[in-house]
Amino acid sequence: MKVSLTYVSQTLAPSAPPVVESRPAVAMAGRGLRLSYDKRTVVHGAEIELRPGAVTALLGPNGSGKSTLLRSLARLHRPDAGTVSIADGGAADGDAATDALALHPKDFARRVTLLSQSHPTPSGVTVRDVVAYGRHPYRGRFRSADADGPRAVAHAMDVTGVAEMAERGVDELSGGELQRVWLATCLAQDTGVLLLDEPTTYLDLRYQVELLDLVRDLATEHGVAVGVVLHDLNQAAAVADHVVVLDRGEVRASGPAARVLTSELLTDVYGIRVDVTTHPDTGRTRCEAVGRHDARA
Ligand SMILES: Nc1ncnc2c1ncn2[C@@H]1O[C@H](COP(=O)(O)OP(=O)(O)OP(=O)(O)O)[C@@H](O)[C@H]1O
Repeated sequence: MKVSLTYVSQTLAPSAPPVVESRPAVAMAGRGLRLSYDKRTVVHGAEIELRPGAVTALLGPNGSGKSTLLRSLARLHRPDAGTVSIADGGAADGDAATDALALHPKDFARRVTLLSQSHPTPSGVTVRDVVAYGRHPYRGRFRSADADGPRAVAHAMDVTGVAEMAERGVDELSGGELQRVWLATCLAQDTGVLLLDEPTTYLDLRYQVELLDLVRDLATEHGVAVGVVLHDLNQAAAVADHVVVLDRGEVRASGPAARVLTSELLTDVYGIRVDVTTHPDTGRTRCEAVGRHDARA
């Protein structure tokens, strides 16, 4: 289920051959997840499935538990109850798969990567050094050879547009440049599950669109299972196959984006009128919040 970065680079070439593999129905599943900070439970029995070749967007108001749920899939937040499982090879269901918490850290890191919302910025290291860090799960003890490493790092830097800043120190980059470097680090890790927490934050318009295009390519052409927290409902409508809508720690709705993103649900969950329309030319779903100064209000 790994995606080769050789293929990632080929997503840019129109003649890229299709990658044909047998895929499990569910790459990663969270079942009955109860998540707390100290004694305060913030996610109550959440169910989530990430499917190979599909983008699943986690939506919901501030504080509804999106990041906590995503981090639990990445093993960065231990559940009080419930399970996180990863499909093995041809397993047909998350229930038939491995308990993610039982995997050796390096094994887990070869399968799952997370682009988190914020990172401490290391000083005195170059962009290339940081991206190369994504290869750590493939290095043996004593830093034994990772034959695919240099090529994977170069491709990850190419597709995220950071190759030209490879020798610059990361501590001198802008927020958006740094965000792309961290994304490149995740891609260099070459995993079948890609988790992204608000990845378009800090990015300018072009890179927001390019990031979402890249995410779409990784899913569609290489079978990566993507779980992404987004605030922009239109970005979610554009990129996601499935959405999971959280409201005060509960999964309010989950399913195909076109079915779940309704005016009724979004208005209720966000506490502001949200109009949902379909663009007559593109067929795209548009979600627009209606403020007090809007003529429609
Ligand atoms: N480190 C923490 N310690 C204690 N409580 C926390 C911590 N991180 C998050 N919380 C609380 O957990 C709840 C869920 O937070 P979480 O960050 O998962 O929500 P979110 O939906 O991702 O929010 P946002 O859209 O604002 O990023 C919130 O009530 C938040 O205050």
